[in-house]
Amino acid sequence: MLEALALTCIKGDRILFRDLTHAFRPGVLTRVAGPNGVGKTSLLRLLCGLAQPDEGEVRWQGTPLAAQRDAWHRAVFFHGHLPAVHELLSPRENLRSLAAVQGLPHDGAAIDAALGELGLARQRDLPVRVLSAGQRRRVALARLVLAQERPVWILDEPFTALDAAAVAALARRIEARVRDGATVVLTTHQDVEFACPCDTLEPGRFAPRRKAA
Ligand SMILES: Nc1ncnc2c1ncn2[C@@H]1O[C@H](COP(=O)(O)OP(=O)(O)OP(=O)(O)O)[C@@H](O)[C@H]1O
Repeated sequence: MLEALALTCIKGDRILFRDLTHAFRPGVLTRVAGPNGVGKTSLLRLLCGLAQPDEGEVRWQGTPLAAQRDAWHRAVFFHGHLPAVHELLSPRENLRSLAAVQGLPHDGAAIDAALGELGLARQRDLPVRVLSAGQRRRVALARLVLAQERPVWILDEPFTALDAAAVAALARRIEARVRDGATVVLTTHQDVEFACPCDTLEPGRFAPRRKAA
């Protein structure tokens, strides 16, 4: 199980959240919710181990992430909110290098199948700079097809720029992964319904109250 234990996150002179404790249970989708700037992305980065908390720790299967970096790297799949794709490379080239960096399958057949599932078969050899915003997002999201075996998915705004059909298809993919027993943590400002066990975590509820002037 993935656990946040008494996390404190400070940015500049502001405490975003303090003493945030939460168990992210397998087979449950946790939606990290709240308005812009409340600390959702900051929390996701702590959960991934991409940033360190000012206090507290994140544990996976009872062990701090820092004590099992390689095992954690093999267990987690992180989708950041920016489409981490290179403009001059094609979807095929982008997906192959992204998948390789994240330790995901990246042979030609797997790459083409993933791009096909995301509706990018015809665009797979074009430079990404000519693709639409939604198609660029799909290139990065194609990694989800390759990350089917990962027990933890952490997804920051995965629905951004997708059309209605793609939002529905992605929601179904996420639900299936949750029903399969994965731990999924995501943020979205979109009103997406999920037919699987769901939980909500609001980092803003762990923010210190501001004193009245
Ligand atoms: N180095 C920094 N110095 C000061 N403030 C910072 C710094 N880095 C981040 N912040 C602030 O931390 C806050 C939390 O940012 P974060 O990206 O986690 O928010 P979010 O809840 O994901 O927002 P959004 O819904 O807009 O994606 C923001 O108000 C941001 O301006």
